[in-house]
Amino acid sequence: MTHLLEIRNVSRRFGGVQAVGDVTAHVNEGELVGLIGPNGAGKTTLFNLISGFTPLSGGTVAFAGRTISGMTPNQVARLGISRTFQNLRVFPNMSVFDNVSVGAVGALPQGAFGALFGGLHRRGRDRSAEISRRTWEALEAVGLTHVAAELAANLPYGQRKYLEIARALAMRPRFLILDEPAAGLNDTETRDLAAFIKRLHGQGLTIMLVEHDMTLVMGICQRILVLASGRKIADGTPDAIRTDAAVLEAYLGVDE
Ligand SMILES: Nc1ncnc2c1ncn2[C@@H]1O[C@H](COP(=O)(O)OP(=O)(O)OP(=O)(O)O)[C@@H](O)[C@H]1O
Repeated sequence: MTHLLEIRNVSRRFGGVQAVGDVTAHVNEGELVGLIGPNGAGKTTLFNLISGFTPLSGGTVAFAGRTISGMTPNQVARLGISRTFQNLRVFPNMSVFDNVSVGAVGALPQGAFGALFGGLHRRGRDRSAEISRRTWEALEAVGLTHVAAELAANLPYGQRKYLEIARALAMRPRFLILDEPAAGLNDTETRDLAAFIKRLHGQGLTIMLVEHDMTLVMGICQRILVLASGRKIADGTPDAIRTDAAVLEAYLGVDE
């Protein structure tokens, strides 16, 4: 069986630091997979390697049977991999709607220039309508239609996190990567977010997330990959990971 995402012997070195070393892993279509590990374990670097933001030092990444290592982030995104970032990348002086439409624009074949200046032509109008449709659809999915016209800067932090997810959803991805979606959220917001991610997954989206909130990870993920010092040390169900000796050792003394 071909896995939706296939990571083979992937490595990334930054000077003397082996951020990711010889990691082999996969994600099946329709799975909800967690990626955990102590601080500096290489989780964000692995996400960057998958999504094209960081070039590999070794190994290959394939998506839907196609090698994607070496592609730019835009090329990877157009194939259906969409992501959010650990540090929010929201444009504060743009409206919520415009922030989200950036995702829709990025996913459509023609560049942003055509979207902005192609309005005089039918193709440009069709494209603008499609961008608008996808943007509203994503805002609806995260429950932010009522603040579409607000400046992103005016949203509370929790809503800005959903805004970033909406931008990723506006690309209509096949595979969604979430980097620490619960960071900075309180307990109630984290519970709501967990329910939201479960709902997205229930609608058929394949999801991989990095998260330090173990209740969230253990509560919603079907399978968990564990990194420590750039190496994969475990891959299993939440129950198996909870009692895995190597995982317990990696976390020993780490204040989570
Ligand atoms: N651009 C970079 N330049 C140099 N070193 C880097 C770079 N990116 C990551 N590293 C190093 O690679 C290692 C892995 O970092 P990474 O951010 O991937 O870990 P992480 O598991 O996501 O950590 P955290 O949970 O703290 O976010 C760390 O030692 C980090 O300092």
